Amino acid sequence: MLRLAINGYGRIGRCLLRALHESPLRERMAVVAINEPADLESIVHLTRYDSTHGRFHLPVEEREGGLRIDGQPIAVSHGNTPEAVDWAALDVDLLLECSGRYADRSGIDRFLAAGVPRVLVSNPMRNAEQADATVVYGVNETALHCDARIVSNASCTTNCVVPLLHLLLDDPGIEAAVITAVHSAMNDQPLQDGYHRTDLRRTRSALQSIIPVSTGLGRGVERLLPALSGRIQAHHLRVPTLNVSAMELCLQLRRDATAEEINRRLQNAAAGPLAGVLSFTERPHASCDFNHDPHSCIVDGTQTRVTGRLLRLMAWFDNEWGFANRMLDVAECWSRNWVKETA
Ligand SMILES: NC(=O)c1ccc[n+]([C@@H]2O[C@H](COP(=O)([O-])OP(=O)(O)OC[C@H]3O[C@@H](n4cnc5c(N)ncnc54)[C@H](O)[C@@H]3O)[C@@H](O)[C@H]2O)c1
Repeated sequence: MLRLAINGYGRIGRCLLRALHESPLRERMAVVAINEPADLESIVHLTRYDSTHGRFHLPVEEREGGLRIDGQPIAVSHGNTPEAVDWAALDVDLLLECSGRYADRSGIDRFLAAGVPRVLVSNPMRNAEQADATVVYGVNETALHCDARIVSNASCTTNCVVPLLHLLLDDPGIEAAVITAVHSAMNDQPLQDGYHRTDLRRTRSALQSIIPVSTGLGRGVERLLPALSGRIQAHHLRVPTLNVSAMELCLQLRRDATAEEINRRLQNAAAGPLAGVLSFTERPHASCDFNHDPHSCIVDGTQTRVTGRLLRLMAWFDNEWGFANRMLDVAECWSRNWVKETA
């Protein structure tokens, strides 16, 4: 049984724990430790009840300063730094870093020095060199080598668009792309107007406005698909919904295509090599229909438009649940390589 720990038990950290309990992967891995600065009473409460994903389907208890879920103990600590936790004593195989506090190798190295053997980070690193690999599951999980110590799971938006771009890259070919994320509100925005360290737009109430924020999505895509370097523009709009986001991709193709041809190709990939990562629908959905959907990307075939070489695609994704499930897939895939390459 693979022993996992979570650092930063917020939206993604809590989704990870739930997603594992709802997945067959629970037979192969277990969360044995959580480090979260918040108090234990709040940790227990927010594990039991979730405005977005509902009640936890298993009994959640507070026991001996930690959590007990369906009888399984999880040690809980409240450190603010990697050194504040005795990671070595917890004997974990992999730390899932979900605090969003670390984008540099020097920061993650502190966990390694404190006794964690490997770290999977829930955000893109500052640049490619800051991790041993940046992985979008379904596209480049072959990069998960047993000697890797720091792996980034990229971002939820990267996980949504990279499988699509990858499928169209060679044929019909992509000359240039403009990608817009329409993203649900996040915990880095205030409920009412309030101060933000770096971004004046993020001082505004998340409830009231569509808020353009900066995004590293263009760089994130180029990191995974270097053939698109210098040919991507990305934009990110935060909207007042709790969860589930949409991506709009406008692609200048290298040859003429039709909407039917593009949809057929994406539908075949969703039913075949990318099953579980990519999905395809032609029903008249709204975003809330995809709450708790584990796919990284659900193509809305009704929104595909082609004019000559100009293609417009739209895809939905549960930015929390899809991403948490991909972190588990990456953890599982990476762990198989430890076994294989060290055997
Ligand atoms: N929410 C999403 O949809 C989403 C999707 C993909 C990736 N991410 C990324 O995952 C990261 C976390 O996002 P989130 O939405 O879960 O944020 P969040 O604010 O809900 O959770 C972060 C948690 O980390 C804790 N924390 C703060 N400082 C800490 C420290 N020093 N040590 C340990 N824990 C600490 C906070 O108390 C909080 O509970 C971010 O980098 C975000 O970009 C988020």
